[in-house]
Amino acid sequence: MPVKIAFIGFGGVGRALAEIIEEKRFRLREDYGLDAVVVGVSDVMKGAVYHPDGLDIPVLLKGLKDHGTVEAYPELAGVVKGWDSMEMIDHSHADVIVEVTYTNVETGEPALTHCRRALDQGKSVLTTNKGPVAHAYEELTRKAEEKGAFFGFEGTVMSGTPALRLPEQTLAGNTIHKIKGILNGTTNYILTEMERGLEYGEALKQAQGLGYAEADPTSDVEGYDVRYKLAILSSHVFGVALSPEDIPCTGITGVTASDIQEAEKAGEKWRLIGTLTLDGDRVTGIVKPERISAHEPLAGVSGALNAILYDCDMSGPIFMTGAGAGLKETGYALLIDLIHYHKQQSRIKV
Ligand SMILES: NC(=O)C1=CN([C@@H]2O[C@H](COP(=O)(O)OP(=O)(O)OC[C@H]3O[C@@H](n4cnc5c(N)ncnc54)[C@H](OP(=O)(O)O)[C@@H]3O)[C@@H](O)[C@H]2O)C=CC1
Ligand SMILES: N[C@@H](CC=O)C(=O)O
Repeated sequence: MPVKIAFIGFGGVGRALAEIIEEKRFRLREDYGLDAVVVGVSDVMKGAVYHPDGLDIPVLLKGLKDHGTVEAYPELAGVVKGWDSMEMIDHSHADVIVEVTYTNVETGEPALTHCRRALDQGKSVLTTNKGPVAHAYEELTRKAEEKGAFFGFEGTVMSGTPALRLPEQTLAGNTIHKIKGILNGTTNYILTEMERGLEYGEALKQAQGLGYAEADPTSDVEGYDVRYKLAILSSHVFGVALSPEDIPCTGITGVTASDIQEAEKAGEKWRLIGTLTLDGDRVTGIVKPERISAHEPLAGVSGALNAILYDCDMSGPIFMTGAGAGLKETGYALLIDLIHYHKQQSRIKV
């Protein structure tokens, strides 16, 4: 049975997943027996289109590229256009809703409502949107379980680098007391470009052009994005809900070119670091720029790369580095979730 997918939001990450599904169609069938079909897209400015039997991805993407709207899709029998996000969730026969609207760092909306609505109907949800996961981890994971649905959010922390499945699956059995990392691609890109002499404003513009930054980059440069990621890690790894507002947070806007040059002269680097510490059943977190020795592993992490260190009681410190942002990389994170969704469904059906 094909897995029917509908996108809510069709910006860079949504389109990247659609391209990956098209590119990997044969491998997904051969290796996992997964036949992924995109049945719908609903986006504010790019319009909406739905067909219960599936949309042709190259035709969909070409129409969007040439005309700026997915509603350029041919008027075939059965095609419906113009549904808003709620109509797509309610009326489409999608098995999986891919929620890839912008991250709202204050309320998590409208993504939180999209996730609730889909899960309430027993539809599975895959998202890279940090808002709903940081605000309502417990509620949404419980709802998914009650409804027999799947809730996947690997891409919310470190994009396509499996920062959430690593502690959950590969490091199973360890007790992790501390997590520390560089968890924002945009700010790490800015800081390393500034080391090379680029001005802050130009480096930010480049990060935006490369698809790393949030729709409102204040979230990146003021550290709010990292605060969200720490809240997700606290729930997922420690099982302790930590409100983003309870994490003291300083971004990189106060780090000047001369601060960076001074650090360089002393053999040091500035990095925006997020830290979580578990003490008994209490978790504390902090986000702040730190001046660290150039010999520390985190100092060697450049550009949009991120890194995370899990302090484990049995395996010792485990350090992982990889993409922290990027359209293809984040689309890939959704693919990881899609494959896991499919494996779970296949087990249920057996
Ligand atoms: N880019 C990256 O490297 C990473 C991104 N993420 C997260 O993934 C998500 C998507 O990122 P990205 O694709 O880069 O962001 P974009 O800003 O490119 O895309 C978001 C899309 O959502 C659409 N949208 C906004 N509100 C609604 C709504 N109510 N209903 C339907 N569509 C809506 C926007 O529409 P329009 O523009 O047409 O108004 C836009 O097309 C974000 O939450 C981001 O935080 C996570 C990890 C990495
Ligand atoms: N804007 C974010 C995207 C990924 O979460 C970043 O730069 O890390």
